Amino acid sequence: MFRFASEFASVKFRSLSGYRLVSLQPAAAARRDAIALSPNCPPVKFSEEVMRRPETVHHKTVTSQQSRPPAATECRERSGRDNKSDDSGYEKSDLSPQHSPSTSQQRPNQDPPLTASNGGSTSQSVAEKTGDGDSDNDCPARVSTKVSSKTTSEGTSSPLISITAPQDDIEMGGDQVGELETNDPDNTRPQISPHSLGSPSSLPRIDKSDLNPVMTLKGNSYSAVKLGKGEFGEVSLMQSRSDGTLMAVKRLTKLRNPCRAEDAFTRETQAMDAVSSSKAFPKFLGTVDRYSFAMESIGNLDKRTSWSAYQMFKKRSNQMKSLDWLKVASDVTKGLMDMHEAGWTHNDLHSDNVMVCRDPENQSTGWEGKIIDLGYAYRIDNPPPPQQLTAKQKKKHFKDCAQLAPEIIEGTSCYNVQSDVYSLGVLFQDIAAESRRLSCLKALGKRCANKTPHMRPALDEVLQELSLMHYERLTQPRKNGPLANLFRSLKNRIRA
Ligand SMILES: Nc1ncnc2c1ncn2[C@@H]1O[C@H](COP(=O)(O)OP(=O)(O)OP(=O)(O)O)[C@@H](O)[C@H]1O
Repeated sequence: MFRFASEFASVKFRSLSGYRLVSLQPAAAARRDAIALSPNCPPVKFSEEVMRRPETVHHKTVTSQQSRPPAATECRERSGRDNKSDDSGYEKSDLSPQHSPSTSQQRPNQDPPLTASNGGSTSQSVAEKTGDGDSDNDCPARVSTKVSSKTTSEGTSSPLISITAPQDDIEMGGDQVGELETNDPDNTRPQISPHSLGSPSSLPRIDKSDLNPVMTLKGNSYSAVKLGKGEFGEVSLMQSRSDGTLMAVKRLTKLRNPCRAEDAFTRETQAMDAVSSSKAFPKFLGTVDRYSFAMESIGNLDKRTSWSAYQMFKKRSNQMKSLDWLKVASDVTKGLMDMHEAGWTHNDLHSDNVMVCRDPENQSTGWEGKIIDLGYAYRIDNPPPPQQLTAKQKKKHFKDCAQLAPEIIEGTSCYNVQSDVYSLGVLFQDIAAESRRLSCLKALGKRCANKTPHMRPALDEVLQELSLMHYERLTQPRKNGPLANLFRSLKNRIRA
């Protein structure tokens, strides 16, 4: 959701069927693992071993997690969302259509009035109050962190995160307002997002003091286990002290404009909560602090069984068969249907925002697909206004952000259900590019990614077709299996 061109030292493009992925190398500083030595960490040396306190270690081995191939995410920055040199700095507003410098400052608030249920305060009104909200004074003072220890009820001493000094990587809750480096080749500025949903106070809350980072020992030092990192958010593995539950805690980082960050944070958490009952999303567990929330951790860390679809493409391991991919395509389609039914659009669906995993309890079962990163989600009834891009920006979007529907890039439509279907179609084509046996999925993907929105199929129709493909794949004999090849060669010999 958050993208900063400046975060990356190099950018290279990779094309996956219609979707061009950009592989970005995070700057060294950004990649640096947190060294999070708790005063109470045991002096155990297990390289790459996930360590927490000995009494609560649940997961032992974790292969080094690939840093998220920033890959799939780039279009936002290239879409003129890379306008980080402006003062807004709120990356999530990037997903809001952008305006040229001239228009962005004059744009009237086009939003429908917000309801009481969503808090009724908009980031625009905040910005108006605060003069675009760029100053640190616009929002409550920064928090900062330090690690102290406390004795638990079991009499053991546990690291305790208290908020007192600038936060380090293992701790949540600090904002890093002002860290934005800017890179604004197009000299456009994100508009102020007027779509805040208000305070997420109605959401479940997780007591921060109940969370401990899960640690791993690398070399001589401990560092927090990172599940992944996006451009503006990072996801760490945490464990509840009270019941041992493992959870993925996503913290927004590199925030320049705290008010906008809160707007985005609120939307993401509200959307996560709205789809929490859907199996196709990680379960939302609760907000932790202003910029962190906890969700179900996807996959089995011991056996490293979750990757983004993009990472799986890159592995080229043939680990997933065409039937598995069809299952993932169905899961994502169902998830998108659930999300639309809950009143939200995703707006950022691509292969790096789809996780593929096996059921941790039963490795013999097939693969599942889960949709992540709701940082660009908007209420269907309250989308941001269409983005007005310059000709140059449009060209870039068409080239690099193939998952974005053309009407979104052209600025002729707001994000909507059909633009999500378009992104789904591009995802299907990316998946089909991975397997020769998925030409039917490719054809379906092309229909979903029809340039004309009303020609795109409805999601229930897509789901039916996927079920049919699945069924046919199960019932038809393989055309290229060893037996089929033998049979074919025998036939050829007989003919000769
Ligand atoms: N629930 C989860 N369980 C395990 N890993 C996760 C989970 N959520 C996210 N991740 C990992 O963290 C990475 C970053 O998450 P996410 O895409 O939400 O961050 P982001 O900052 O919004 O990224 P982006 O650059 O796309 O904006 C993901 O690619 C994935 O590898």
